[in-house]
Formats: sequence, C-alpha cells, structure tokens
Amino acid sequence: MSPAAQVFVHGDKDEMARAAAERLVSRVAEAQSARGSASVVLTGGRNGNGLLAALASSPARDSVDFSRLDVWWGDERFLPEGHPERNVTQARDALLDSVPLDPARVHPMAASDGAYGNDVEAAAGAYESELAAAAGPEDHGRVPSFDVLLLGVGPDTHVASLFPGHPGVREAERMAVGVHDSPKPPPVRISLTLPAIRAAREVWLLAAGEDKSQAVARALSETDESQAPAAGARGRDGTLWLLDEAAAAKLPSDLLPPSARS
Ligand SMILES: O=C1O[C@H](COP(=O)(O)O)[C@@H](O)[C@H](O)[C@H]1O
Repeated sequence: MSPAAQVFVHGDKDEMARAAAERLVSRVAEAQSARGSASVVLTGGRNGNGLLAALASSPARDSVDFSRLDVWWGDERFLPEGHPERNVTQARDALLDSVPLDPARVHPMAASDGAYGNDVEAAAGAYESELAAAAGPEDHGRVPSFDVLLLGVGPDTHVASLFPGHPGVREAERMAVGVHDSPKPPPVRISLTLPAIRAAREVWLLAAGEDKSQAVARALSETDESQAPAAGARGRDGTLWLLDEAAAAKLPSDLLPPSARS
C-alpha cells in the first residue's frame, strides 16, 4: 500500500515553483549518490514548465549531474517536431537546452511527423517498448522505477493526458496509450497510464491558481479515479501535492499541513 499523500502549500505559484525546483534538485542528487543516476518524468502545462524555469535560474541546479539524469515524459501533444505546443519543445525552452544532458538519456515521445507518422497508437507502442527496454530486473514491471514523476493537474482533475471518463484512465495493461478526442487541445496525444505512473518511487502533483482548487479538493477526497484521474496518481514511496494557497483554498482543513490550517 502506498503511503498517504503529503500536502505542501506555498504562498503563490512562483514560490511553489522555486520550492519544487529545490526539492527536485535534492531528490535527484540523493538518487544519483545512492544509485549512480536518477530519472525524472516531466509534465507539460503551466506548473511543470514553471518548475523547469525556476530550476534554470536556481544556483541549486549545480548540485545535479545532468549527464547522469534520465528524462522521460508523462504525456505529449501529438504534433509535428518543434511545434511550440509540444511539451518537449516547451521543456527544452524552459531548461533542457541550457543544461548538459546526455542526449541518449532524453526520451521524448514521438512527434506526428516522426518515425510513426500520424499513427498515434504506433507512437504510444514505441514509447512502451522504450520504457520496457530501460526497465531492469529490480524494477516493478515494464517501466523503470522513476525517481520523481511530475504531474500537472487540470481543472477537470486530468493528469498527464488521462481525462475523466476517457478510456485511457481505465487502462490496466498498457503503459502508454494513444489519446483521441482530448477535451483540451490538441485532440490527439500520447499518455502514460496510471499503472506506469504508479511504478514511480515518488509522484509529485503540481497545482497553482484558484481555477485548480476544486480539482485539488476532489482528487484528494474522491476514490473513483476514472472520474478524477488525479485521485489515482500515487507513488510507491510517496505522493506529494505541491500547491499554492489559491489551489489549496477548497481543501478541508484535515488534509492541510498544520502550518496551513487557520
Ligand atoms: O495539456 C496538458 O495539461 C496538463 C495541465 O496543464 P496546466 O497548464 O493546467 O497545469 C499538463 O499536466 C499536461 O502535461 C499537458 O499536456
């Protein structure tokens, strides 16, 4: 059974991004010293990119050996290579192009004009194979034990590209799926599934702003993950909710850390 989720509340989205970036540096440095390398799964969206931008301007980033960091994605918008709305393009702009990563350790999901053309199912299948090839005997299945898996939380409680009521959120066998008819543009996407997400050591959910407050409160009290996908996102060793005050505003006080209770 996974440990209970921990909630951290910061003043605003910038403070949250800085705190999350510093926490990520510590976790990556710890993993590199314990196991030689570390792996992080990135998320798109405002908060995921905010964290990367905060990391880019933080002196703490020097504690990370970027050449021993594996970078994966939790989801991708299925668009042509270099498209400004692709999560990988935004992550490269925010941080990745300015740090000395080993290109062999960077694992973007395919673009719609890449090796699989516009066949999103083939592209999702290829990502599953890439994940399986990186998993070792010590891992818990067909994905590596990611050290930290980051997720933004949509106002409808979606995480990665798993949307309430859509088939992807109920997927129990596949590790990555093609997503059609996404309610948030673009309509075609690739996403890790909940079983892949739950293989991570730690899952960190990021949410800032009043428009996320309802989703945060629902996800932390709802049990039906098919209707509230964020409720099903948890890590084997820990699940952290990193919030700003506006996103935490509708949480019942028993779910808030003592320092944030009024
Ligand atoms: O489209 C996406 O949206 C979610 C949430 O983004 P946000 O801007 O509301 O924080 C994001 O987590 C996901 O990776 C992305 O593809």
